Amino acid sequence: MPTNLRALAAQCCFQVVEQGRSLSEVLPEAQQQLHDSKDQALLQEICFGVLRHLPQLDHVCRQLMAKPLVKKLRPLQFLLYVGIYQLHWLRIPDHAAISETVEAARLLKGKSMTGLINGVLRTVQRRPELLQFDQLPVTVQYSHPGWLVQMLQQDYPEQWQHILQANQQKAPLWLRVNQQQVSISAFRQALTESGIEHQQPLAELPEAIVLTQACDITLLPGYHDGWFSVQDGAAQYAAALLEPRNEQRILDACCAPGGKTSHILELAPRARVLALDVDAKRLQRVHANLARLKHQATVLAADASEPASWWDGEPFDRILLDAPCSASGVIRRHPDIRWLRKASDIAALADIQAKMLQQLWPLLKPGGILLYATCSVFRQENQQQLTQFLQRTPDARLQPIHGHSNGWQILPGQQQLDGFFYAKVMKAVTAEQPT
Ligand SMILES: C[S@@+](CC[C@H](N)C(=O)[O-])C[C@H]1O[C@@H](n2cnc3c(N)ncnc32)[C@H](O)[C@@H]1O
Repeated sequence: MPTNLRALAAQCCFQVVEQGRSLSEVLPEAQQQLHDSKDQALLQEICFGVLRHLPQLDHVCRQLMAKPLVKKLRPLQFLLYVGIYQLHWLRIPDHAAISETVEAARLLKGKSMTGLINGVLRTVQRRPELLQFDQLPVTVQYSHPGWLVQMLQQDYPEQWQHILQANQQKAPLWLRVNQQQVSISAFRQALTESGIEHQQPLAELPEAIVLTQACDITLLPGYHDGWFSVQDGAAQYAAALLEPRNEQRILDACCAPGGKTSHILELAPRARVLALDVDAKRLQRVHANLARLKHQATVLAADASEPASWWDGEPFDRILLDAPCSASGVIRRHPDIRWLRKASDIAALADIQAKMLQQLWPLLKPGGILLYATCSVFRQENQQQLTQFLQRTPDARLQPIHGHSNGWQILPGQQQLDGFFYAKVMKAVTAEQPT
């Protein structure tokens, strides 16, 4: 890959949209080629922006080009999006945005295309009316694929536009204080002394802190001493809802990268936690996080839906099933998700989730709690999944959460949170006999 920032951005977006690679995989690879942290941040900003506004950027190009560039030249099509995004959404001086983008075209073997790219960008600069999207189809207005818009319209007839708008916003940076290492007041004081503006927005999540501005978290006070983790506020509800206690046997069935595992151990440091994930590579991050935060857990690479291959027969007091899901609640944080997922993925994921619920339920002690969580907003993965589970599981007793009696759906943007779903289910001490 070339080391021109715009060329890297075009390559990253091309790889996501046309090769189906995840941005969290391609972006760090590209960032490694840039040495300045400001350039790395700008690369991220441009990639996020292009993926967030893709149909709008494409609409602008269609007005100015007879047809999209042919297959061989597709990275250059993405370079055009990069150029237009900078002109309209970033505070980079126009002349620098245009000349850098044209230079990037040369590096992407598009020397013959530099005239076209220069022409398109100069026209966009002169004619801001090309970037009016209000009267266009909803897929362009809100920059989401049609299937996703339809699914949201079906699930949220009143709120779908609000959800789409929230997905277009930048997500705030949430931290969680590790109270095993530092008190909340001492950490806040250290932030204040370092000039880091922050708030503590939710009374029911005292260890949750939102920074006013994003920053390099490794430079914040206490990072290397394990004083805090980065975790959205919505995900921070999981550990408290699970009600972990010291000495309990707790299964975190899909644990990587370990955000909720470590939170459980912050609330109950002597709990006996088994942290499972099928992805051995992702488990490396669990080990690293546990070590930095100074927590102890048993970490195992295993398939949660096949307990016969790993369970020792001792039941669990608590099970957290933070299931693999569409991640449709965290699109504002991962703008590539909307282009990587397909409509057919949702039913396939719902089948996997149902199998996991089915297989893990027998491992829970009577009187124990299973917390089902997803970062999805789709009912098929959430309320419908729960309803079906309750129908086929006579000893499952759904517990209300903050007054929500059918699971708790948090929508993206609500109280600055990611979209998340929680269902808390207790196992009856004696199963009711069928009548
Ligand atoms: C939503 S993420 C978990 C996030 C994690 N709980 C946290 O808070 O950091 C879902 C995880 O499920 C894992 N996974 C997917 N299928 C699995 C399976 N069959 N058994 C165990 N883990 C699985 C994925 O590798 C992924 O790490």
